Amino acid sequence: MRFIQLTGLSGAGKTTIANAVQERLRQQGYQTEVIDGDVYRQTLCKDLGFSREDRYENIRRLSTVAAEKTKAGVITLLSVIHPYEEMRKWAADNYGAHTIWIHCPLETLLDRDTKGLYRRALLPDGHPEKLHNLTGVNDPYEVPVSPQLIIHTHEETIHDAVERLSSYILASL
Ligand SMILES: Nc1ncnc2c1ncn2[C@@H]1O[C@H](COP(=O)(O)OS(=O)(=O)O)[C@@H](OP(=O)(O)O)[C@H]1O
Ligand SMILES: Nc1ncnc2c1ncn2[C@@H]1O[C@H](COP(=O)(O)OP(=O)(O)O)[C@@H](O)[C@H]1O
Repeated sequence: MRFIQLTGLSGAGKTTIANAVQERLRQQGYQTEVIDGDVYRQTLCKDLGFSREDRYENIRRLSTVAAEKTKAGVITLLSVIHPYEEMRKWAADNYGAHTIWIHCPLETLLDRDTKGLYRRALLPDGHPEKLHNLTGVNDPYEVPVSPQLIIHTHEETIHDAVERLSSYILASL
């Protein structure tokens, strides 16, 4: 098993954890790569927005890339919001992806708000900066039904989360 799909709300900690796990596994000699939704939305998925259809297409494309890397023997961490159970199941069924839920309550995310997206989503209707489809606020996030691992980033340190996910991956190779 080398295809790991991290799912969780913006700011939950997907990128932070994925990059640190990548670093950790590389140090141990494993070829590891991160496919980050936020990064690929500047290139391969530049044409896509945040409607349900576009999010589906985003996941389809990125999962295809992840599956290719996995086939080549690379441990691949797909780091995306991935809000729909149907698509998570699709990647699991078609590519053997394992699902890791990076969970953080909205309350903590509103405090973190590193990109200012939550502030914008909570603005009154009609405000020019209002964000209308932020996952978890005014767009759906379906809770994963049976993830292989759940990481609670409001309770667990980054170090502990990275240890736990790295160990999980190494144990399942
Ligand atoms: N409306 C809305 N909803 C959610 N996210 C938004 C939105 N607008 C911009 N962003 C930024 O886009 C990043 C999420 O892209 P993903 O490819 O991971 O999304 S998805 O899996 O297709 O739902 C996400 O990155 P992360 O913060 O790293 O999760 C945001 O920075
Ligand atoms: N236990 C934790 N795990 C991951 N990130 C954490 C944790 N505690 C605090 N953070 C902080 O939360 C933010 C998460 O941002 P990021 O990794 O970009 O999230 P995402 O990729 O899910 O949008 C970072 O600023 C990170 O330092």
